[in-house]
Amino acid sequence: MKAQDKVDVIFDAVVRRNPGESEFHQAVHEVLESVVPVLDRHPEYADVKIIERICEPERQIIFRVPWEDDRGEVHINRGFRVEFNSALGPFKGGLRFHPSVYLGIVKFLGFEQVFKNALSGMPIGGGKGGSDFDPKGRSDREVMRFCQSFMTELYRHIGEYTDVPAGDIGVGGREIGYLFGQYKRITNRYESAVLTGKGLSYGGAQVRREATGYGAVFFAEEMLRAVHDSLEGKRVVVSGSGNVAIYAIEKVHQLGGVVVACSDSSGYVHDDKGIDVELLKDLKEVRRARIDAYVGRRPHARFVADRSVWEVPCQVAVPCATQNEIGAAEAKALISGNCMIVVEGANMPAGPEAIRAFAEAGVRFAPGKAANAGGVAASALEMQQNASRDSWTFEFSEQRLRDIMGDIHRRCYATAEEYGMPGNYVAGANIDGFRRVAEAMLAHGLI
Ligand SMILES: NC(=O)C1=CN([C@@H]2O[C@H](COP(=O)(O)OP(=O)(O)OC[C@H]3O[C@@H](n4cnc5c(N)ncnc54)[C@H](O)[C@@H]3O)[C@@H](O)[C@H]2O)C=CC1
Ligand SMILES: O=C(O)CCC(=O)C(=O)O
Repeated sequence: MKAQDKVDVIFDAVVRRNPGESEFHQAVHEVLESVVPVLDRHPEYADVKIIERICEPERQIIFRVPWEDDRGEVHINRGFRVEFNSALGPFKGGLRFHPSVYLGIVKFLGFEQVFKNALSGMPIGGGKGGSDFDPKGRSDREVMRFCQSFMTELYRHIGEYTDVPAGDIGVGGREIGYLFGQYKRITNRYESAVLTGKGLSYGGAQVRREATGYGAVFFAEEMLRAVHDSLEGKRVVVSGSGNVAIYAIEKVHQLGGVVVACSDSSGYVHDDKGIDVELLKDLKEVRRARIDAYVGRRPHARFVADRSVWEVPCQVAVPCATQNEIGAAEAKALISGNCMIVVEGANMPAGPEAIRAFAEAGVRFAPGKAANAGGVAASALEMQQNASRDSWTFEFSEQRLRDIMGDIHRRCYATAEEYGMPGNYVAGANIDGFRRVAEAMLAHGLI
């Protein structure tokens, strides 16, 4: 059977075995499409069913999370941890708290994480978890009670050498603190590297908070450098206004670009003088406000409710909100606004039609598993510092991050060339990440 036919059969089986999990199907399809030429060169992968094994999580945990709100009402949420692949190291990946979370989302994120972590060059496997709990509008005490209940089940599945969660949508420094406190209390172990994204006062690492956003912008810089250009003077749009978006905006400004718009799930703000990132931090990190509050303090800016931020023309687009936020219509708007590069700060924000449209229009596109790998790479650096009971300076940590992103870019670029698809970062990232995992799985035998 030809490699393409084999891959088609495997994909059909994935869809049949995982019904209704459209995001997972989408993520698998993108990777399988890219690895067909690898199978042609490495028939040994097919002989021991590496792809079929890669598409099946090693372990999936689903659990009940009961908690009580401030009025004494009891709520029941569902918790998940999908331990996808540990060929390269302990399972590693964030936790997402958002009402949309279900098994298919956790599996898509876990699957992406496997290849991302491989690309990072760090000794970490891939996993992901979360809950359909919505922290929006909840008091700190409610969030704490939820986190404590969540960890009361999760603790038995995680550990420095087993599975190391971190943050994602809805899980930031506050939540990681509560989760860590409960893990320590239940296990009676001060196991620093059981979670990453910790506060600096108890084992967190410099630059982890900034790393995903900074890393995506370092990747953008490398993409522009490859075509003898730079971020200097570029008009940039960033979607979202959470952890990844805020630090992407900060780094774009430091490197001479201007971010003119950003968003949240209620709409977007357009500020032609450049988004005031300190104001954004105050609104989002401290006050947890909606984004329309921005225009109260910057009256020349405008807030546009319930519309896509991608209608604002830009040369560089950095989607940092959520999956499938760029479909065919948004891609068309970006292309007609003369966008040059799209760099995924979020996980899978661009759908397949958008990726195809960018390729046809010559818009360079970097997939999240390469461009947003700075976050998890910095998490691995946090684990390294925890293991050696050390802490590095901000400057040293940022330089490590920059080197890692440069290295990921180089490998994606070179792999795409090696396989005859120059400039195709999707192929470069999928092939390089896949090969690393496949080689380790081959070495470990049939497990
Ligand atoms: N935090 C991290 O280190 C990493 C995060 N990511 C990805 O980056 C993206 C953003 O994550 P964080 O910034 O950590 O989360 P966050 O919770 O700090 O921020 C999420 C942002 O996205 C917006 N958003 C969420 N759902 C939305 C929707 N349906 N429509 C419009 N806006 C929406 C929120 O309003 C918020 O501004 C996610 O795709 C996440 O998986 C990827 C790598 C690492
Ligand atoms: O830092 C980590 O372990 C996970 C980051 C993450 O969830 C991601 O890369 O999507």
